Amino acid sequence: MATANKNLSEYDKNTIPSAKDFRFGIVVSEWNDKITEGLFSGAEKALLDCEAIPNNIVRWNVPGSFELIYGAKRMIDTQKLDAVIVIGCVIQGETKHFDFVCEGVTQGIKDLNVQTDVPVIFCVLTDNNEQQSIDRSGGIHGNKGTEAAIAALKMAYLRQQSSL
Ligand SMILES: Nc1c(NC[C@H](O)[C@H](O)[C@H](O)CO)[nH]c(=O)[nH]c1=O
Ligand SMILES: CC(=O)[C@@H](O)COP(=O)(O)O
Repeated sequence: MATANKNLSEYDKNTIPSAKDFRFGIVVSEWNDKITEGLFSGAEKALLDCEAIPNNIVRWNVPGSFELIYGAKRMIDTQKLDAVIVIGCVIQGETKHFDFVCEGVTQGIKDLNVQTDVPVIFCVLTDNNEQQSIDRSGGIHGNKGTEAAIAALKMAYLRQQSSL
């Protein structure tokens, strides 16, 4: 199902555990910050709506999406967290750099999910143009940050239940 056929902001609290017992990390890229701030707002609001305690949401900024990898790894190594969300917005420019950044971030975040015990949620827009990013960070298609927050909560719960 393409994003165009679903609203990224929709969730049913009856199917989601409470976030009150979990600590979340959010690493935010400063590239395209109008977009990434919108994604962060969606993620933070959703976590608080699901009973997360404000002091249990740790936010760090990094320069660009490629640095999300190091930022998430460092956060996992130094903070006691139940899940991490990485937030970025990569928009196609004139060159192939888009391809390398997107692939590098995707592989790096995948590696963290394999190599660490903390789930890392991929909230990185990889869009053809800015309008697509606007549409997915609180626009007509909803907010991918909201979607990422719900995914982080569900994965934190799975991690907790699988540890018992
Ligand atoms: N063009 C975009 C970038 N590029 C910067 C890289 O992410 C990285 O910070 C740089 O290569 C130094 O290592 N980053 C984005 O997040 N979004 C873009 O559209
Ligand atoms: C994703 C990028 O790095 C890209 O936006 C940079 O733009 P350009 O390819 O025109 O240098």
